[in-house]
Amino acid sequence: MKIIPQSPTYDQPLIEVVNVSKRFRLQREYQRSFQDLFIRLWKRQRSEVEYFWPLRDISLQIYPGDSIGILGQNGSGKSTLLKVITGVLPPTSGYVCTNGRIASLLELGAGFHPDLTGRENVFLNGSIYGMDRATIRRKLDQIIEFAELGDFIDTPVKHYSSGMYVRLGFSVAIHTSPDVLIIDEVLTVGDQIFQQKCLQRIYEMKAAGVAIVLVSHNLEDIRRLCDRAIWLQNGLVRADGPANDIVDDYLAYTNELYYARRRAEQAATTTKTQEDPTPSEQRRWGTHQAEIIRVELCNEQGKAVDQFQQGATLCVRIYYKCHERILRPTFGLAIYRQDGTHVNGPNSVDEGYHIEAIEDYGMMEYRIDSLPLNPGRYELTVAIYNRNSTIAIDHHHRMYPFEVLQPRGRAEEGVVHIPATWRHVSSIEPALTTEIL
Ligand SMILES: Nc1ncnc2c1ncn2[C@@H]1O[C@H](COP(=O)(O)OP(=O)(O)OP(=O)(O)O)[C@@H](O)[C@H]1O
Repeated sequence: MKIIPQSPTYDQPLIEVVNVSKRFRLQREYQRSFQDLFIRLWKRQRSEVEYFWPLRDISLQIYPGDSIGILGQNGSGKSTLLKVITGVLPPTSGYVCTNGRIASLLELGAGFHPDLTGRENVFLNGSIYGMDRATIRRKLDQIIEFAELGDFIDTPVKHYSSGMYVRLGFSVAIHTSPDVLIIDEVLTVGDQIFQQKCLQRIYEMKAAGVAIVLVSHNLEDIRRLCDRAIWLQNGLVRADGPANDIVDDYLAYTNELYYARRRAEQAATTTKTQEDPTPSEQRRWGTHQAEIIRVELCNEQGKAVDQFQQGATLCVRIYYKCHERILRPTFGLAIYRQDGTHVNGPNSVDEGYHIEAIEDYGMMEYRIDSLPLNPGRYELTVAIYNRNSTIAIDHHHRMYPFEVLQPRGRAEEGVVHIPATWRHVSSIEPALTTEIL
């Protein structure tokens, strides 16, 4: 790696990655038994070596004030790229020029000595970052205060919890007055309150012109913190552009993969059900006096789809076949977010829709005129129960996936978007209010 020791200027990149490739050696041991080993030695066979390229011909430039998110699936090469940028790993070919001070939040506290106290490690770690003793001494109180270690600062770090360790590592890194902050999923570190504090500090540093390079699976963090995003796939740059656009494209791609897998699973379940009359035990249960034979999620035009825009119509059609006449049934459904959050669970009877009886074939429709769900993946449960909802006749648990799409340019957190309006009043009479803070 080439390091050019100059102070950064705005027309000069802080980091320049030029045609970088990285090769790892994969060593496979095929001998499984003493006999195999003996045969290999006798035949003078060497264990087979394979090479593998987690990064291929990557070039990028990072300028002062840039904020770049790096995203991609597991194993796509994100962490390897950060390690090459920070000099933890040498590139196999190509080179990296760095120009300015880099604070790496990759392996926080990795340079700590376990027998030294937190305070002593601040000096040790600070000097690894290139700070002189006088500067460290000047910043010591701020570092200790940010890490919130209290009296533990004079305890050897081997007695720290992993959270305390990381807090101190984070605090030292951000107090090094860096030009570039390199972050690998660090926002998942520590407790919720500390995470918020770290995020706030990262925002402040960004606002002060510190360049940010963030690897994260949390795409909302990338949207919020980064102006530009780079999508890595199999060690190659698949896309590079405005963060919102790249996150949208990446989400569309991963959703397509997800639905393809779900469709394959469902096809396998259907085949299994045909071969084996026992229904899928975990996802479906009930007396089966009536059976749900088809479920459609339809759009405004009545077309069965599995993607819906927020605010659009979603109409669920539950087709059933009765093996006997069923008096006063209850139709129910429930929406779950993919992480298991239960969003709602209405049923026909509670909502005052009474059916005297069902028999033969029929269809029940549940219509949402304006879908309030925030973008994400969801799963739908549908069911037929008896009158009091105490006996399941046919319950299909979270069997129907669908996706709510992100309206361009809006990224709200939480499960639902509640339509509402904002109103600002620029000046009010002091007499109309009472200060409570
Ligand atoms: N030291 C190593 N030796 C061999 N292979 C490695 C080594 N380090 C990483 N790899 C492999 O290189 C590939 C890229 O790994 P990397 O950690 O960069 O991916 P990533 O995109 O950060 O993944 P994740 O999202 O899971 O963190 C993976 O297949 C990984 O198994």
